[in-house]
Amino acid sequence: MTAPVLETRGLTLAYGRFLALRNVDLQLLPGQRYGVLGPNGAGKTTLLNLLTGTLTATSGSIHLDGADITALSAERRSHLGIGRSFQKTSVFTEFSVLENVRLAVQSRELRRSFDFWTPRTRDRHLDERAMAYVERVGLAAKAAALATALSYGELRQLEIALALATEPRLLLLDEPTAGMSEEETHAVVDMLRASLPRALTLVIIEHDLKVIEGLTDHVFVFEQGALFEQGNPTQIRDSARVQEIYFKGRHLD
Ligand SMILES: Nc1ncnc2c1ncn2[C@@H]1O[C@H](COP(=O)(O)OP(=O)(O)OP(=O)(O)O)[C@@H](O)[C@H]1O
Repeated sequence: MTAPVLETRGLTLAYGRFLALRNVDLQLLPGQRYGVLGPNGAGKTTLLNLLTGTLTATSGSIHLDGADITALSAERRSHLGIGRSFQKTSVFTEFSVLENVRLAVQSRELRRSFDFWTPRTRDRHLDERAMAYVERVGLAAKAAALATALSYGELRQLEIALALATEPRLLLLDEPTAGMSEEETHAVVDMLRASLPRALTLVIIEHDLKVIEGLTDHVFVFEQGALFEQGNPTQIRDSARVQEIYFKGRHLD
């Protein structure tokens, strides 16, 4: 049996007496794509923040390759390969698309070795690596454009490039298609399918089941902080429990 890359045991986050996440046991296998579905307030973002270390669990534990990382800082977890989609705030608006991605590549390089001396040849190497990520997310034509000149959808593409440039083993995406039209959503799903390395383990929070169906192998459904149901996207779409109890009869679209 394949060992999970990440596992949570009894993961719980309390705000006073309110449990935003309650007793969650998850196993994420290497190279698998996971969707996290649930209505507003179900605990999806809380889960993501606990995995990245933005929040600290009240009880329970998180294990990466079997090692307990529950007490590690967000920075340490990032060094260990847990990446998340960067929010717009981490895009340097006065820099070009390529320069932004180059900084992300560079930060990864600096973490690998503490050799701060960067000879010119290494500089070119960084540019090539950065350009490869820019191309991978379909932004090659905009490489020289300032980040401020990007459309909403292009900015999300840039955020994915920044996340990939840090070479995570586990990538957590929080609603990468939020606020997009159906056409833009479709384009982002295609882009993600084409750009995510096969070995990467993905966790994607999404309200849109079509996005989940297009990208994931397995879905975790949350309700009121608890893991309510899990299965492949078809099982989740067809689940009477999910349809009738969880979505209160509202049809999943
Ligand atoms: N700082 C806080 N103090 C108290 N309650 C909080 C705090 N942050 C979040 N919550 C509550 O925890 C619950 C889970 O929130 P969370 O953001 O994880 O939900 P979500 O599933 O991501 O929802 P959405 O789809 O709206 O983003 C919600 O009821 C929320 O109001």
